[in-house]
This record gives sequence, C-alpha cells and structure tokens, in this order.
Amino acid sequence: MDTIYAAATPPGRSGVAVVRISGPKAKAAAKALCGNVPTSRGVRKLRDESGGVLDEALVLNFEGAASFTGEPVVELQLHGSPAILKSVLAELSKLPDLRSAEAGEFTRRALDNGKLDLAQVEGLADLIDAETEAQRLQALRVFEGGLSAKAEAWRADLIRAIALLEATIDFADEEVPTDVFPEVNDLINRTREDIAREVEGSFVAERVKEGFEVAIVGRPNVGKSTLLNRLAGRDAAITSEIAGTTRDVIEVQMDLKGIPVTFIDTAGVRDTDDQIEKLGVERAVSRAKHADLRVFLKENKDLLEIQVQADDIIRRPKADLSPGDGLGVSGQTGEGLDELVDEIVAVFEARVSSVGVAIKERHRVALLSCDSQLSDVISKIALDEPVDLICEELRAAVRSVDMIVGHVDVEDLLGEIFSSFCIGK
Ligand SMILES: Nc1nc2c(c(=O)[nH]1)N(C=O)[C@@H](CNc1ccc(C(=O)N[C@@H](CCC(=O)O)C(=O)O)cc1)CN2
Ligand SMILES: Nc1nc2c(ncn2[C@@H]2O[C@H](COP(=O)(O)OP(=O)(O)OP(=O)(O)O)[C@@H](O)[C@H]2O)c(=O)[nH]1
Ligand SMILES: [Mg+2]
Repeated sequence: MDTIYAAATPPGRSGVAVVRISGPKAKAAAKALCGNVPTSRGVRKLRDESGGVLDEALVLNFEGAASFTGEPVVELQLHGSPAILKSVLAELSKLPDLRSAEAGEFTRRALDNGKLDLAQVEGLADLIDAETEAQRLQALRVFEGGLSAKAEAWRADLIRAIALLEATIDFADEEVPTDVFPEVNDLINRTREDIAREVEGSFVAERVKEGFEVAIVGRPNVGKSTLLNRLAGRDAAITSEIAGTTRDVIEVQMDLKGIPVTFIDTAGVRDTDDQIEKLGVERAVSRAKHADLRVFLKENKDLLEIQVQADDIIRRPKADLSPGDGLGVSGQTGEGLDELVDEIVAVFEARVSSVGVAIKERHRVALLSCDSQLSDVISKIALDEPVDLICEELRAAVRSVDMIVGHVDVEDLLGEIFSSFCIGK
C-alpha cells in the first residue's frame, strides 16, 4: 500500500493549514521532517534536508489504524501561509515511498478499510459541498449512517421474508405450522411503502443539492429586474423605464434562510415584433415552466401565457404606487419583500421536509429496482408460483438494497463517486 500525502485545507492564506500523510510509511515520513514523532501530539520544528526550519507545527500522530483512513496517519498542522505549505509539500515530495494523493484517495481508503460505507462516502462528499443549512442537514443524515441504517432494516425484513418462505420448503412434507404468506406480504408491503417515500424525497433532495429555481415572471416593465436586484442586494440586472429591457436570463443564487435558491429574472412576456425580444420571451416562458416555483408579478385578472402551478405565488407589482389592496410587493421600496421571502421559504421548507435519507439518483435507481423486484415477488405470490422462484426474486431485491451501502456490484461506480472529491479528502 502506498503512503500518500496532500494538503487537507484549501490553498491560500489561513490561520492553520493541514497536511495529511496516510499509509504504512506515514510515521517515517514525519520523522524525516520533525525528528521525533510524538506518540499522540506535540509541537515540532519541521526541517528540510539541510536542517533549515520550515515551520513550527502541531504534529498529530494517529498510531496504528486509529485514524480517519483506518491506516497510520500523521497530520502536520502548519501556520497557514502559502509559502510554508509549498515548502512542506516540496519536502515530502522528495521522500522515498511517498506520493501525493489523488482526489478522494483518503476517503477511498476509509471506505476500503470499512471506516465508512459507500452511502456515507456520498454523504461526506455532499457535506463538504454544503453551503446552506438544508444542504448540511441532509448530507449529515447520510454521512452519519441514516441511509445505511435504513438499508440494513430493509435487508433484515427481506431476509426474514426469505427465511419464512424457505421454512415452507424445508417442511414441505410436514404440516407447516402457520401460513407464512400474510407476514411475508406484510414485510414486503411495508418495505415498499418506505421505499416509495424515500424515492419521492430523493427528487427533492436533488433540488436541495442543486438549489431550487424560482422564476420571476410578468409583463414587461412590472419591476421584475428591480425585484431581483432587491432580493440579491446588488445590481445583478439592468433596469429601466423602457418596456422590454431584459432579454437574457439572469440567475442569482441565494441562501434563503438555509434553503438554496436560484432566482431567475427573464424578459417580460408580451407579443413583440422585435426578433431579439421574441427570443427572450421564448426563453422566459420555457425557464418559467421548468422552474421549481414561479413568482408572478401581475394583476390578478392578467392572464400570462405561463401556467400558474401549485404553490406558485402571485404578487401585485409596484405596491408602493397603490397601497392597500391585496398582496403586493415593491422592489423599489422593499415593501412586501419579507412576506414574499417568507412565503417562498415556507413552500420549499414543506418540500424539504419530505426528504428522508435517499438523496442521490444512485440511491433512487437502487430503490426503484428493489421496488420492481418486490412488485414481482407480490405477483408471484398471488399466482402461487414455486416458493424457490419467489425466494430468488427476493434475493435479487436484497442485492439492490445492498448496492446502496456498496456491498455488491459497485466497483464501476466508485470512479464516478470519488471524482467529485477534492485532493486531500
Ligand atoms: N485534524 C483533522 N480534523 C478533522 C478530520 C481529520 O482527518 N483531521 N476529519 C476527517 O475527515 C474529520 C473528523 N473525522 C475523523 C474521523 C475519525 C478519526 C479517527 O482518528 N478515528 C480513529 C480514532 C477515534 C478516536 O480517537 O476516538 C478511529 O476511528 O479508530 C479522526 C477524524 C473532521 N475534522
Ligand atoms: N414605483 C415603483 N417603480 C418600480 C418598481 N419596480 C420597478 N419600478 C420601475 O419600473 C421600471 C421597470 O422596472 P424593471 O425592473 O426594469 O422592470 P422589468 O419587469 O424587469 O421589465 P422588463 O425587463 O422590460 O420586462 C423602472 O423604471 C423601475 O425603476 C416598484 O416597485 N415601484
Ligand atoms: Mg427586466
């Protein structure tokens, strides 16, 4: 096994920068730099080959396999200057039996050494990417083993169903004490209900990861771009008193009370002979249609050629000009803005609450294949098919569940999963 090293902290200036060394020669490598390696932790001068001091570092020694990777690890916690980091990495690169780590390689070792399962690795990747509270919470549940525990519970239920059915084969000649089929059906149906909920939640989880899209739509000149700028707190879009100012789609990403949201400002919708504006309107209609939510700036009677969908929000534009009647918003004065934000957040919080522990398309694919196998099991039972065929189908369903935590059939997925990691993780 190679010994690998990499900076665990991002490049640039920081209070502290961490370099991790992992593998059988980790301690020997650290010894070359700091002389005597502490048994657990200690402050040491790090020196180059000729004895010149590189830095005074906190050295952590994770002896044996008691580390994040499950193999010997030494961490060099340096003063976070780019020059120090560069000099220490250069020194390490000169040592024999040591090479710099590939992206995700530390975590790959944690997986191989059983410190994490595959679902937890994915949770960890999302946790590191998390920028908002909703993203952090859903990633943390998976990293902490929430999905793994569910997969284990489904597996246990399906194994019990198999055991019950196999008992009927083993005792075929005798009188089977009880009819096992009600319990088998129950185990399978409960698992399927659970899986259906998780599948639904997984779609929302992907929105949480990518950010929910909110399209601001309305006729030209109603104040869409002004509202976007007010929400963003900066001049993201050009505004003017000329109708038809916005043509391109303008996107602004925001953290809305923990929920990642991308606001989309588009051309005002109207019939026009201006070829460029026409293209803008086409884009507006298409983006609005596919967004997760639409905020209409319009008078109630005005029918735009964009369908109002469930949860969509309608506001009377330029509320400052005609105060009082109904729900209005003004990008100019900020009137009604907090209420609008609260309503958007409420809509998405309700959706986010449906997220369970299946958060990736890969999880959904495995769950859907498990579900279709369980659906076959139910039909086979109904058709009175031979019990060994039913059990075979159930075992296929168990294998689908096992893919989630990576017990089977996932070698070809690992490259894809680890490619999303950075070097040093
Ligand atoms: N300095 C530092 N901070 C870090 C990490 C790290 O590697 N280094 N982590 C990396 O992502 C995270 C913490 N995760 C870790 C997980 C396990 C072990 C570890 O040494 N486990 C041993 C011993 C456990 C113990 O001492 O209680 C083990 O599992 O046997 C260390 C960090 C976040 N903070
Ligand atoms: N009084 C008042 N004026 C506003 C408000 N919002 C925008 N305006 C003005 O209305 C005009 C149009 O604003 P924009 O934000 O460019 O309107 P838009 O909907 O993006 O227009 P298009 O890009 O052409 O579709 C500008 O002169 C703004 O200053 C508002 O809430 N109150
Ligand atoms: Mg505009």
